Amino acid sequence: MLYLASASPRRRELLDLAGIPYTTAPANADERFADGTPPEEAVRLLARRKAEACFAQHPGAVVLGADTVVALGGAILGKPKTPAHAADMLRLLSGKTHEVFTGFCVLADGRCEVGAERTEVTFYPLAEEEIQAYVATGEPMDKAGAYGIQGKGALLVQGICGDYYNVVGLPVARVARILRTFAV
Ligand SMILES: Cc1cn([C@H]2C[C@H](O)[C@@H](COP(=O)(O)OP(=O)(O)OP(=O)(O)O)O2)c(=O)[nH]c1=O
Repeated sequence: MLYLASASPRRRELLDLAGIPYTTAPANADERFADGTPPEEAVRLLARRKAEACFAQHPGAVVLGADTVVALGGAILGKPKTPAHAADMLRLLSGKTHEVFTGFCVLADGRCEVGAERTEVTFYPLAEEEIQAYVATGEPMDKAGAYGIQGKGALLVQGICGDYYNVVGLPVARVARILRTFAV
């Protein structure tokens, strides 16, 4: 049985979509990383920490951890802390192309597969009223970069290059192929 080291409803939905059975076992991992850590390295590190924290609770299981961040010009945007912080992030992303990185870690007895997937997302230029109206929906608050491409955030997006599901929180096709090699 696969243990999903995540409280993210999106990651659950994506495993459901893939038809992969799992038990949810959110991990209490330290989500801090050193300033200046490249985004790809940060998501790999955090995915691994989440998987390790879960594995410690469920030794012998196969565990999946994941972490998603938005990156723009070297800066890492995680989840906004306040609605004002969410609006600041959206102003930064307006009219530009950013990167979304999701790191994943599949951990089992004697085996560990860590990876990261990158997707480019381009936003339309956003009017201040549009930003305020979107923040008022509450949707940005639990999402890296302060938007959800799968929700009303879809209206901000001009285009993407890469795996859509990676933006939502898990590159599900890539991870499903890895999970098959763990026989879950
Ligand atoms: C950019 C983007 C992010 N997100 C979400 C995916 C992740 O759930 C969240 C980033 O936070 P994460 O820290 O990666 O994950 P989480 O806190 O939701 O869950 P857990 O740590 O327990 O695994 O942002 C979207 O849902 N849509 C988007 O378009």
